[in-house]
Amino acid sequence: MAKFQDHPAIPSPRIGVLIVNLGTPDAPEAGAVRRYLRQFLSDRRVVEIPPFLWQPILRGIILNVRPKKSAHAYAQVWSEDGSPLAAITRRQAGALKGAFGESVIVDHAMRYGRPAIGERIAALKDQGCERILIAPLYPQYCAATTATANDAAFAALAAMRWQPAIRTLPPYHDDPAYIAALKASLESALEKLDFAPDAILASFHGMPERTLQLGDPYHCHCRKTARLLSEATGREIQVAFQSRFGRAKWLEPATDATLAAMPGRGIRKVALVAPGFSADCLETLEELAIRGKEGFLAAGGTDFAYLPCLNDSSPGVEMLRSILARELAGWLPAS
Ligand SMILES: C=CC1=C(C)c2cc3[nH]c(cc4nc(cc5[nH]c(cc1n2)c(C)c5CCC(=O)O)C(CCC(=O)O)=C4C)c(C)c3C=C
Ligand SMILES: [Fe+2]
Ligand SMILES: [Fe+2]
Repeated sequence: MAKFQDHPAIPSPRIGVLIVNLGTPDAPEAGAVRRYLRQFLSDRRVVEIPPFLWQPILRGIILNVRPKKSAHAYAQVWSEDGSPLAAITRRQAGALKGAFGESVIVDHAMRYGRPAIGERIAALKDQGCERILIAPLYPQYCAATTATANDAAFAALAAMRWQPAIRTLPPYHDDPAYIAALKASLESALEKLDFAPDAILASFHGMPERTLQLGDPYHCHCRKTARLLSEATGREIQVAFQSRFGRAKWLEPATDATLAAMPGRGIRKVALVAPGFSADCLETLEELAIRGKEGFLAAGGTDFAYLPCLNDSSPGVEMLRSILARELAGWLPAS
């Protein structure tokens, strides 16, 4: 008799929601950071240099020098629950559990490191999910983030005889629910400050400028988010790009140079936000909150505040619930 291809133990098909973020090392140690960086920086969506030129630089120089330095940076922000990015992403998935009804299972994965995207898709499938929403939590679309997360999901599907049906979450940089969550989070954080900032700076992760010429919408998405947040809050919001890596020209202005120039222009009190990061991580907690602050104060600034990302705050989780529910529409039984 032919093998009956069904899930007899599972009464009705389920739906999976897989939230995905970048990934992070397993430990704040050089070895773990090296393994993570090797996978991350070997991704051709991230470093768009032909491998025969790039791999010798990566393996010969970067993976020998950077892991120690980065491990030290990770150690400064590591929490009891591990890397902040991992801990917060786990909490976001936990907070969304049950948000879409009993038939929807929410899980999380990382593009680099663990839990791997392919492993979690297989786990959702094993639990009876015949439809899966892949949700890279990057509000602004970028090939180096959104597209590579989707690539990894589709690569996992390529090895399956019986694939689940897939949807992917589109960018949500201008979604009213996202802007409203940023506004609520910004205003409540500003209320708690013991100073009135002279300026609010929104720092987004940088990208090589070439990617803008090649048609990546990332830069425009960042600018639009900042404009909409400025309109929603009635406050001027400046934009800068952080985390420059390598020798190529990156998007400008750079966050570190912008912060260092502010006191000379009479801006001595600053509030810094990072609306492009759905979870606080090394790039916000170490690069912005620690090193950004040091740079600003050393240049003559007097007051500095780094305001947290949406993380698993109630406006943040409510925003995720609403944008994910919209993508699930048509899959969920009519209520
Ligand atoms: C060519 C290099 C890089 C590109 C392009 C890039 C794009 C990019 N990255 C994020 C989000 C994050 N990046 C993080 C860390 C990080 N990024 C790079 C390099 C590039 N990023 C490196 C080398 C690192 C590792 C840390 C270090 O050694 O300094 C993180 C934090 C990860 C964590 O563990 O906390 C995030 C998040 C975006 C959104 C983006 C393009 C838009
Ligand atoms: Fe990065
Ligand atoms: Fe950085």
